[in-house]
This record gives sequence, structure tokens and C-alpha cells, in this order.
Amino acid sequence: MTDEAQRPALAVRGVSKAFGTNLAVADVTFDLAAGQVHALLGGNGSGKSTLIKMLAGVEQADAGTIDIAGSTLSLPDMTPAKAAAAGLSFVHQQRSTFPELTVAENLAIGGPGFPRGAGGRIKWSRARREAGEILERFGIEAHPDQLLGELGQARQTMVAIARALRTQGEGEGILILDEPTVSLPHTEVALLLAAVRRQAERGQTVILVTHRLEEVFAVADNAILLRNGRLVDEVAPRSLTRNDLVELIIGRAVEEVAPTGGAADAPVVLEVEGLTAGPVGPVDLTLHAGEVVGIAGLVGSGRSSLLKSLFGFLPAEAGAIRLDGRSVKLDSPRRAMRAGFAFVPENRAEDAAFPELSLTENMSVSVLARYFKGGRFLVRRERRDADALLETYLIKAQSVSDALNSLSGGNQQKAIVARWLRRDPKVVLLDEPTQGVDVGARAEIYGLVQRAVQAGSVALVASSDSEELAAICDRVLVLRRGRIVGEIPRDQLTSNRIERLAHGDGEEEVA
Ligand SMILES: Nc1ncnc2c1ncn2[C@@H]1O[C@H](COP(=O)(O)OP(=O)(O)OP(=O)(O)O)[C@@H](O)[C@H]1O
Repeated sequence: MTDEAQRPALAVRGVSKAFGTNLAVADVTFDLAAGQVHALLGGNGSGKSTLIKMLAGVEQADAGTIDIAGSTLSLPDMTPAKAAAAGLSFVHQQRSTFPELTVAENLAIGGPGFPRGAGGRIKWSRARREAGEILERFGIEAHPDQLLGELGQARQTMVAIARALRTQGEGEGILILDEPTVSLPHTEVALLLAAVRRQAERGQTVILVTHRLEEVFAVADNAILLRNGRLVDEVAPRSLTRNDLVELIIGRAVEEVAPTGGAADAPVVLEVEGLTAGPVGPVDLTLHAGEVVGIAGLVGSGRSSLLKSLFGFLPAEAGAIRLDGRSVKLDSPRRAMRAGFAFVPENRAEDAAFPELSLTENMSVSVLARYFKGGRFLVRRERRDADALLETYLIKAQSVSDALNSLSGGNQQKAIVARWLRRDPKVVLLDEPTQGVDVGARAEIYGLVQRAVQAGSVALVASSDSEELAAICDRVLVLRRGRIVGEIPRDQLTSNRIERLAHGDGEEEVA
């Protein structure tokens, strides 16, 4: 082999970053072999995003260099422009693509731009031809004139990847995918991973940040493991069992959580009849004490709308809701909360978090009345409870006074789940509850949901992760176009079955 062939595609040397006294990334050094998929793994708060942001030049490193394509770059001096020039291409979870524009327009935006002629007029025929060439190069089945939003989720992400890589020669540079499959249904995940694998086989070096271990086993040649900001190991995942990998990531084994079995002969807690709200309905539901019921369905099937209408965010146009046999009117979140409903929304940043406020404040907004006594606010008690929640929910923070937005994404999610479960709700509504949450805390959250329902409550869990639903639910209801098209009981519950029903393959099985 020549020196060129042996040289790593990326060498990371001595990278460090502290936030105050918190060493988020501590002297991390590794090499990435070219043409491979490297998973960047670690528990919540282990430093993955901070490391990626330093490579992208959006977070200033304290120390460290990278070697790429024969040049050495200082990370404290990195900027987004330098990162792009060095061949580092990023595709984030929230793709910056535009569903209402065409594929060709999406491929032109943000890069070299549209080809222009005299007077700055856009040359559409050339833009289309170039888009067609890019689609072909990346093996994406789409037409340049198609609206991006008409494509499936996986192909939309592939367009974002093609856009990020379009100015690189075949196999040049590094493609960095930051949790690209969050909220993608299973079949779409498989399509996207196959495309990533194809790119690697053609020589592309890829860094994949993910919490989903099945993806690591499916596509990664190598895994870089971070714990508390330090590099703890580099392994070939295929040489490990799932449990070995979990232990390496979070430093301990994780117990599988199984449903405790809310029985159909237990008393009925929640009854919904003919609920119609926005894109949902009419929907009937009957939940028995102790049940965890999953809501599956493709993007746009109405999963989130159903939960939102049960929490009074989305006004119901028709229908009746009974809680413990008594009729309840849920026309506002305040009323829903009073009635004993709790809701962890999918979109934490917009709907749930107070990013600038402390962790304590974010966790106690749901129970503020507990801390008012005789005109005084019990600050010490609030703090003591917050400290306890940190332990119960394995939230990694320096202190409960930290602003929520200084926590890693997964830890913010745990804080919002803690906020709601601490109210001992009667009906727990969870929308994508383990989004961005690591394998350890995920099992912990499942366990807490189980525990929350054991005293006679019920939980409705909407998730795009059919494996998650199959693992934790007593039964799963599948939504299509706002209606329940099937119910899968525990003894027949597999992710495959959920996916098939969600896509409308096979029989409809309305219970
Ligand atoms: N802007 C910030 N201010 C203060 N501390 C921060 C900031 N960003 C990150 N941190 C801290 O740095 C550490 C690493 O966080 P980072 O977001 O890199 O973790 P992560 O591995 O990406 O986690 P997750 O899997 O939850 O996304 C955490 O302790 C976090 O609280």
C-alpha cells in the first residue's frame, strides 16, 4: 500500500473543550480510516455534539488539531468556512431542506447556487440537468422537478446528503451525519442506511452519531466511544454482542424492560368515544388501569394530533372523554392537567422547554403549588426534590441551577419527562419520549413509565420507533389517516407487524 492509501482520512489530535469547570471533551485523539462508516457513540452528555460542533467550527475548541487531506488545522481557530473548505460536510437531525421546493432547488440552495446566465437569470435547464446528475451519482430515485416533500423521509435525507457532498469528488472529504434517523420510520431507516453503506463502499468516509444500536450493527465498520468527554475505546461493533456494546457506551449493563401487563379485566380508566380533532378521528379508545398502549403510524398519520387533542392543545370538534367513568372536558391544557393528564410533547424545544431557565425551574413548573406555603416559596425543598430527580432520572448536569440549554439534548429530554411523571398523573401522554436518549436512560424512562402506571394510571406512547413500542407496550394501536386501523395485542407484538400495518400492507384488523 502507498502512504496515501494508509493515511487516515481524518486524524483528531488532543481535542479539549471545557464549559466553566465542566470538561465536556477531554484530550480526545483518534484516527479514522478512509472509506469506512465510523459510529460516534456515547451516553447523553458524553461530548459527541460538542466534538462535532468543534469540527464544524461552530463551537470554539480550547485545544486540538485535525489532519485532513494533507493539511493540519487548529481547532481553536476553526470556522464553518474552513471546515467546509477542508471537506467536512454535515447533515444534522433537522435537515435544512425545504419540502415545498423542488429537488433541483434544494440541491442548488446553500452551495454554489443556481447556474446563472447574463443579467443574473437562473438557467433552469442547466440547474435541472445538474440536479439530475447529482441524483444519479448518489443513486437517489427522484426527479429534479418533484417537490422534495413528495419524497419519503429517507430520500429527503439522501437529497440533504447529496447536497452536502455535491462539491466533493468521489470519496473525498468526511460526511458527518448527526442522528439522521431520528423520527424516521423503520423502513425509511433501512433505505437511508443502505444508501450510507453504498457511499462508504464507493470510498466515502462517514461519521455517524446515533443512539440506535441496531444502526451501528447494520452499517458501522468502527465505533469511537466517548464517556464523560473521554475516548474510552475504539472497536469493531460486529465483533461485539449488543450487551457488550451497551456496557461500553454507558459503563454498565442495562436490564431489558418488559411490560408488566395491564390486564384487559382491570377497571377502565380512560374512555374516548368518537373523538374528532383536526386530522384525527373519529377515534375510540378504552384503556384499563396499568396499561401502556402504543400509538404507531407513519409521519402524518395523526399520532401527535391525537395526543395533543387529549391534552387540550388541539380542540376537539366532536366526541366524549371519560376518566374513571366521569365525563371530562379537555378544551385547554390547564383543564387537562387538572383532570390528571400529563403530556411530554415531541417538539421539546418549541412546546415544552424553558431553555434559559434552570433545570430546577423546568422540572418544578408542573408542581409549583407544592412549594407555596403560607405565602412563602419553599426554595430549599424545591432544590432538594430537584436533586433527587437528577438521580432518579440519571440526568447528567453539574448542578440543578444549570440552565436547561446547557444540558446535552438527551438530558433535556429526561428533565421534561421527569417534570411530568413527578405529578403522578392518571393519564400519561408521551410523544417520542426517548428521542435522543441513550440506551441506559431509555431503559430507565421505560421503567419509570411502567412504574407510573402500576398504581392504576394509564400511558399512551406515540413513537416512530416500532422496536420501542414492541418492547414496552401491552398493545399497540396503529393509526392511518387519523383513524385507528388496527390493534396488535401483546402476544403478537413485533416491530415488523407494526410497520406492515402502518404502511397498510396486509389485512386491516380493527379491534
Ligand atoms: N453551551 C453549553 N454550555 C454549558 N455546557 C454545555 C454546553 N453545551 C454542552 N455542554 C455540556 O457539555 C457536556 C457534553 O454535552 P454534549 O451535548 O456534547 O453531549 P452529547 O454526547 O452530544 O449528548 P446527547 O447524546 O444527549 O446529545 C455536557 O455535560 C453538557 O452539559
